[in-house]
Amino acid sequence: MDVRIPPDFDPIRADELKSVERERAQALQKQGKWRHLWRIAGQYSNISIFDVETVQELHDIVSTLPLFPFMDIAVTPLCRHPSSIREDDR
Ligand SMILES: O=C(O)C[C@H]1C=CC(=O)O1
Repeated sequence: MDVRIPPDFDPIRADELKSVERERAQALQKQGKWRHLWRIAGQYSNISIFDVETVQELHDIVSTLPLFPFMDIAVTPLCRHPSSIREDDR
């Protein structure tokens, strides 16, 4: 996810959106839906791993994120690697 807030966007509104985004991201992590959230060093971008049942569920999650209107999102489907030793990877 690359976040692209326009430079002329109201900074107070941007901070509000970031705050609500953080609450949502942390709630989804606690639910186990947002398994990993990593900052890409030097960029306002992240690499995330979601654990969802369907593509529709993923779409519903990301498209309702508060910062969604300002994000470019690329999705790469992943499945379990046969050599993985992590039993909870699926
Ligand atoms: O900061 C970001 O990468 C965008 C977004 C994803 C989680 C969150 O709290 O904000």
